[in-house]
Amino acid sequence: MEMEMEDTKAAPPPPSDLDVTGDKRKRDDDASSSVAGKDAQHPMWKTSLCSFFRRPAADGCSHGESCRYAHSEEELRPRPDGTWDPTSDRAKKLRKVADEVDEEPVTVDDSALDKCLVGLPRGWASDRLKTFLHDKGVSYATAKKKKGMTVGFVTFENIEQLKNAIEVLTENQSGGKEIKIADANRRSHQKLNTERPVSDNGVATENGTSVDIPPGGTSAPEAAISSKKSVRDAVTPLAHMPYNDQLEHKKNNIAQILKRLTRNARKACPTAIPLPDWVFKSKEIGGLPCKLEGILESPVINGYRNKCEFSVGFSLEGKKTVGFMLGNFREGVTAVEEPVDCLNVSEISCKYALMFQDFLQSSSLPVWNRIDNCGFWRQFTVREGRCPDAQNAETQISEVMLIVQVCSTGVDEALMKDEFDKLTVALEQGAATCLPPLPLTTIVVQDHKGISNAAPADCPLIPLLVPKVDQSEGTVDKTRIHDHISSLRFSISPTAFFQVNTLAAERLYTLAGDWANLNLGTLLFDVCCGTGTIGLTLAHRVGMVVGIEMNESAVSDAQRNALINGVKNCRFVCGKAEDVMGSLLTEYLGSPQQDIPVSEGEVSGSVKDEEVIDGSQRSENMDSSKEKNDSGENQELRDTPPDCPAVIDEIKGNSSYRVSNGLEGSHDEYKEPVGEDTCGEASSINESVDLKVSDSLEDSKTCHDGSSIPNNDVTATTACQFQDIVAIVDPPRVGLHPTVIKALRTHPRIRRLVYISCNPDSLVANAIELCTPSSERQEKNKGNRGWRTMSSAGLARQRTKSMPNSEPFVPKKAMAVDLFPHTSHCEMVMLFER
Ligand SMILES: C[S@@+](CC[C@H](N)C(=O)[O-])C[C@H]1O[C@@H](n2cnc3c(N)ncnc32)[C@H](O)[C@@H]1O
Repeated sequence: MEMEMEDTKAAPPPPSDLDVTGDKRKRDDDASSSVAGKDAQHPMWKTSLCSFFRRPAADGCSHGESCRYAHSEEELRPRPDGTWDPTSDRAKKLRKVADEVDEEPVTVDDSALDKCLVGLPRGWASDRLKTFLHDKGVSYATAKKKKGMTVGFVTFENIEQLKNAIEVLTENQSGGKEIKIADANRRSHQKLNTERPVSDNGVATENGTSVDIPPGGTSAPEAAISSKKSVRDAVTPLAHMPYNDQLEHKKNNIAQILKRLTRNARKACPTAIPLPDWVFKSKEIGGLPCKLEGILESPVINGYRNKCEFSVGFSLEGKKTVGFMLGNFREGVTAVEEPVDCLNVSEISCKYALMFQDFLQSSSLPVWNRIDNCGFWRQFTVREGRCPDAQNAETQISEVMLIVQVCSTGVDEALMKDEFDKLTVALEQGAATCLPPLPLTTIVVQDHKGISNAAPADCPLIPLLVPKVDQSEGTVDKTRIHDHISSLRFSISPTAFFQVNTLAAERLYTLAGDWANLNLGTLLFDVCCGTGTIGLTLAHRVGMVVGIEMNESAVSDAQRNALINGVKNCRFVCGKAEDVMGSLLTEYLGSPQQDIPVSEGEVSGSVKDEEVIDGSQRSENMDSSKEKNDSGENQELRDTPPDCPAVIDEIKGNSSYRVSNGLEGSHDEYKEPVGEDTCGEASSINESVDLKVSDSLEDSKTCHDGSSIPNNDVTATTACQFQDIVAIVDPPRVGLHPTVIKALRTHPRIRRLVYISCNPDSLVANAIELCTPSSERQEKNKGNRGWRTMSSAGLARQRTKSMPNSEPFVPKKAMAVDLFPHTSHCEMVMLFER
């Protein structure tokens, strides 16, 4: 799919600016007439026919000899690129000759009949594509299309069919959009398989046994790109550079992206309001919004990933393979290759991937077919935990969790169980027979029936190998492993986020804590807290931490982690930040308008232990506010404080958002991006809200995966005693929801905000909203009209117009932190103050 196939009708060359008619042309004429005498050698001199040339003689060109346009075919000169004015007889003649040459009978090799159609509506599946082709009178051999992609694969039976398709499709469009036709390469093994009969579910049958069909079925082509890229290039595209050059490259990229913040804030600043100082001063630092202090290198460069999500599929040679895809599925690449030479993957992960791959060769269940969305074995994830004080990321791996993703649809239960038993034995034996033996703590199956590999967090989990009871944690343990950051032990459940480079993450969190300028009078909001890593590692430096996280298992982990590390001044709230942020700010700090002052003599240090530690000390007031409504939602947080603009906006249904293109809420580099043009992460009031504040009156609560959450909840009872309110936000790639941004920006007591980002684009979009001065009178939010065609920065600018009048933040400093050596990804930290 690399090159688009040329339209057989030669397209006229793009008109030069001399070709346009009307006023512009007149201005050019005037200008040219004045220079013509002096500079008859202008490169475009007489390369276009004068429009007066075709008109009646009476309307002749008034420029006469000095006109820079040709007045006859003879006078016409070729353009600098060798082409002729497309309206000239010469150009028309050349096109005719070219068309005739095209008519010559040509011999085509079969693979030339495999094509990719680019620009199809994403919502179409194969059936819709076939109907479309049928309606247009396009004949073909096979047509395949997967929902969510703009590319479809069509194989034609002969050159006539192909020619007809080119003619019809490049003129007829799908939904008004142009369809391009590109070449696609058929995989070598697919040519051999074309005669196999195919059963309804896409599984070929050979002598009565079921056989996997490589993705794409019998003849779907593989995009040409896949055969040219190695897995090393696909996974670690910077591996060819020395590490110092990689760092320089990433820092420069981030600097370029940061400059967008300045440009956009300048554009978005209301005309009646003076530009902020930082925008003026940006000229002194090359357009940057603040100083980019540099890039922190990763303490470990190779084998640093503690989590690898291996795809399961077919290699280019047609072998069942566990590894990485060679490119983006949406571009039509489905080939999976072994993780050979991928410097970021640990040796242990490679060994487990190979073990699973060996097992698949004799499994009676098929591997997942990405084109037809059928099959059983889908994905294999290796998560590693390291011992405390690990200095060498690779050698100190002490725990391993293996997550096998399958799709159980239509599979016999007994057969499935039998396969799981065999798999457990294979992995356990494989680990034990390695030299030295590999750690193996737990194996869990994730049964995911959806199309994308990114399974929802509440996907059913089936434990195959359960770790031994860990008495120190006081619970019957489920599938979990442990890692260590800043001398704290972190319990990690299968679906909880944990930074993939633990040692570099430690540096990241330390930097964020330093920039947050914490003290014991600080109330720290840890927004998107995951397993509580940031809040817990900084808890000893603040009065109290309130963590917010939407993944229920991660919240359960965070509470467990507080308990096992003896940290008592943290509260973790389970809910989407956009649903709970406004209410939590009001709960702890009063409503934005109230701006409760801290009276003299009030505690400026840490909150008294008994007030925070013991959940049972929760005030009457708090308890009653936690009453649930009929739908089981927490009334306290569902009720809209009338004076909280962020929440009011959401109730109006304005919460749909897209901060950045093609992103989903995940930090993991290998995941396929999903839903490029959707407001995917939007959570509107119509969606069910997964909102639970753990009940401090109970000793524990049970999570969807069966594990219990120890209760370590602390409350807002005395929160207003805190003088210093800081937010550290660490959102997924898509960035923070606009409702969260609005809540943080409009609450005057938040003076400092540290933004940790794995995606500088979404950081810039969020920062535009945080830092652009608001106007005296807000425009009504137009509900992101036209968002599909807008850049993330453009959308953010649009939103600043409806930002309630509030003090903007000022970008103070930024630092890149390399968590992902050899890849183009990079984390960064940015400090905002006001
Ligand atoms: C980049 S991770 C950071 C986690 C944690 N700070 C850490 O470093 O381990 C982002 C986290 O945000 C959570 N998340 C994603 N969208 C969210 C939302 N709308 N509200 C709250 N949490 C969200 C994810 O589940 C994930 O745990």
